[in-house]
Amino acid sequence: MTDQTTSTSSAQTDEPWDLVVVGGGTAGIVGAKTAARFGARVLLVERDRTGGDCLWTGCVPSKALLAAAAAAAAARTGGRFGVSAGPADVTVDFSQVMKHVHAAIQHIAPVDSIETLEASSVAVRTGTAVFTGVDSVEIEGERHTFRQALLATGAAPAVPPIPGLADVDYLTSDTVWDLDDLPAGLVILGGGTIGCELGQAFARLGSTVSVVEGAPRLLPREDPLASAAVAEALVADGVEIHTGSGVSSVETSGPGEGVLHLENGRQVPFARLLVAVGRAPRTADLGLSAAGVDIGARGFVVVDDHLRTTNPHIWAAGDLTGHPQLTHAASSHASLAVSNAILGLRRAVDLTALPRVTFTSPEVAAVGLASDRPGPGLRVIDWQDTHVDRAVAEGETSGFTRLVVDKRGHILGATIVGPRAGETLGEVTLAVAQGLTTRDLAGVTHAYPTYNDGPWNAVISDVQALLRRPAVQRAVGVLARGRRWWVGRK
Ligand SMILES: Cc1cc2nc3c(=O)[nH]c(=O)nc-3n(C[C@H](O)[C@H](O)[C@H](O)COP(=O)(O)OP(=O)(O)OC[C@H]3O[C@@H](n4cnc5c(N)ncnc54)[C@H](O)[C@@H]3O)c2cc1C
Ligand SMILES: NC(=O)c1ccc[n+]([C@@H]2O[C@H](COP(=O)([O-])OP(=O)(O)OC[C@H]3O[C@@H](n4cnc5c(N)ncnc54)[C@H](O)[C@@H]3O)[C@@H](O)[C@H]2O)c1
Repeated sequence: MTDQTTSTSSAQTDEPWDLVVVGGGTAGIVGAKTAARFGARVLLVERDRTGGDCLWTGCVPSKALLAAAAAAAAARTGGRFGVSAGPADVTVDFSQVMKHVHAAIQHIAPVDSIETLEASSVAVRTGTAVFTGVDSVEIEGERHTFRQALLATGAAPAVPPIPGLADVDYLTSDTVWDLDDLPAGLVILGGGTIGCELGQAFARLGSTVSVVEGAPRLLPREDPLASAAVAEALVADGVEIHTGSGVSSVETSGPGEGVLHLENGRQVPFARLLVAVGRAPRTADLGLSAAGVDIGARGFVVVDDHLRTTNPHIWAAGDLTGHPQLTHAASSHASLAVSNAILGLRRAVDLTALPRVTFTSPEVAAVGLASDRPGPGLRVIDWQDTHVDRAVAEGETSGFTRLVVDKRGHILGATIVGPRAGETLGEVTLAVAQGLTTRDLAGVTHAYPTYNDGPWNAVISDVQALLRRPAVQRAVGVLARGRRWWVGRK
């Protein structure tokens, strides 16, 4: 618990709230503020700190750590530009790094604070909410009734049932931000987004890092070319990668230390272990059965396309629903759920153009249809960063753009790998969302030289391929000959 105080403003326990929001992370805050803007009487309950995982233990600290790590990497590799800070000259003061991380959190925290929520006409209670019926909730002994509720309790690091793991003082994405000293050796269990981002960050800051991923490759949900680019970058940063083998047991040998025994017989010793194998929904002890809210086979709260749970008065958004566990999904889904709840709209979740970015170097950004598995009748257009002038100028040419398009050139999906791929993805996300074609994007002049040249050149190459079709060539020939005759007729 923090020193955030419990608000008593506009609290009434006798009159039902229009909306009770359980959880004060991204989904809860956006849901509560949106409902208040619609004129609803809203109560938000948060048991810990408003701001949730994104602010305190997720997006913000991880990107701040990656920024420090990128500075270290740039200092070490400046030699290729003739800028000499030799690898041995680069020192990292981990306490300063963590100061930067916590300063970034503190800078953003006021936006998500209780004070800001109250200023937006949301009443706030600090405490744990437990449903006691289909329209009632208890908060630290205080009973409240509601007309509708939004569940937004998020997810927490999952811990796999590996023999011996419970005996280890392992780290998770909840606790890693409390480290005072840089771990000399760090093994990360899980080579997904957290494993790759934090693995690269700690390696660049000076830890000896190994990543152990059960699937055959890192970032198994991404295009295999993207996985390969990230694996190559991690190896270049000194990370040891073990893929394709689960862990059969964990042996502890000292405080935080031990050995992972892999199913393939290998042993991976660790000074500290970080468990990053996914995030499990926080649904325990919420009283969901009293509320008539069902949980699905994978533990997520069951919602329909409109984000309504099995209790027609209770809605859910964010990490606990089984939708992609991303801040921008949590916020847009919370807004959607609340406009359905408060205004009676019938807006439905659409994941077609939901973007995702892994903030490694190179970044991996993707949206829409998988670029490695285009369906029948679809084409893949590739463009390498070796032909993107900005990438060449910056010596960062390992990246690429892959677009998935249909017969008529509609852009249906993309994977972009490289510096600032997350930013570059914005335009392609718009194209997927709005049903734009390669011709639409090719016809827009892009500033030179930017990393947007990757997707731009990709769509131009597609349009040029269309122009090379015999029928189009014939038509162009007719036009050119007609024009020659017209210009030279005198
Ligand atoms: C290391 C890391 C990096 C990440 N980086 C990114 C990124 O770069 N980009 C991105 O889009 N996503 C990122 N994510 C994911 C992102 O953090 C989550 O998708 C997002 O925080 C989900 O928001 P939420 O509101 O669903 O849940 P949360 O933010 O988890 O909020 C839930 C809140 O509910 C509270 N709560 C739980 N139970 C109760 C109860 N019974 N009563 C009252 N309160 C309760 C909790 O204390 C918590 O504050 C990252 C996650 C991690 C772990
Ligand atoms: N940049 C971002 O947007 C960002 C960054 C970090 C986290 N997140 C969110 O947080 C979620 C959780 O991150 P995460 O990295 O924990 O989950 P993840 O699902 O991205 O990756 C977990 C990885 O662990 C592997 N794994 C599972 N069990 C294992 C085992 N027993 N042994 C070895 N490997 C095992 C999986 O194959 C998977 O590759 C992400 O899915 C994402 O939604 C987003």
